[in-house]
Amino acid sequence: MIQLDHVSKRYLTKKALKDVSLQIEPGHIVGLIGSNGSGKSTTLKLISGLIRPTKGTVLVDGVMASRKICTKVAFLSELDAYYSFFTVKQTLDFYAQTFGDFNRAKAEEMIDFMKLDRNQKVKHLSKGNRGRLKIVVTLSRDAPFILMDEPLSGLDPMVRQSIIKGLISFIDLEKQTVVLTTHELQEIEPLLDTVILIKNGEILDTKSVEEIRSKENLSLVDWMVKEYEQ
Ligand SMILES: Nc1ncnc2c1ncn2[C@@H]1O[C@H](COP(=O)(O)OP(=O)(O)OP(=O)(O)O)[C@@H](O)[C@H]1O
Repeated sequence: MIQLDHVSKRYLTKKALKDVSLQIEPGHIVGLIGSNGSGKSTTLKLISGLIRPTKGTVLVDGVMASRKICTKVAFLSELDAYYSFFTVKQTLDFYAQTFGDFNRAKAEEMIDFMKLDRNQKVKHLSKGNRGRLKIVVTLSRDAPFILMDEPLSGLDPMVRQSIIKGLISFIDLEKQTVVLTTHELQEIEPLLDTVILIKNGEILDTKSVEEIRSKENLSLVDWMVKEYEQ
């Protein structure tokens, strides 16, 4: 379980998160949604132990999140985090050496699924294929928690669809929990079971996507707009 208890995060003078408390139960695909600068990336970085809260506690399976939590948490950041001179295959080798939970068979299957050329250098990949490679190396880890910051950002509709299909096919919700941020609400909606709405560093609401659709009869985009306007 992921647990944030009265968490605040301040960057110099900017308060990015204000007294946030939330719980994410295992086996869910959760979307962290909100406008630009609302605190989504900050929340993921706190859970992955890359940054520390100014106040409050962040627990992952009962353990305080620090850099050591990377053994439990696979984090896809917004930035490209590879050596550009590696080939696709060398990138997989690197991940296999770095993470004990790296599932090479799954990685090879995903490389074929994403139609990536193993011998191509990362620096020669298109942006879309770099996005696909990021998904491959993140989802190939049999980590209990998968965090993805904007996995669809800047990618064309075909790449976005292939990534969404990859997410559906290669996540094992019996053993894994996924938290992702996105502005592509329409495309990601079918994938999510819960959304956490964040505005100006505060949690506005946490809701099941099914409830938004069936009880409120709203799409995720319309629900977010409605909640933001209140
Ligand atoms: N390293 C930093 N130093 C100073 N301010 C920062 C830093 N990182 C983020 N912020 C600020 O904290 C606030 C929250 O940023 P964050 O990146 O978490 O938002 P976000 O919801 O992920 O935004 P976006 O949708 O644009 O990616 C913003 O006002 C941002 O400018």
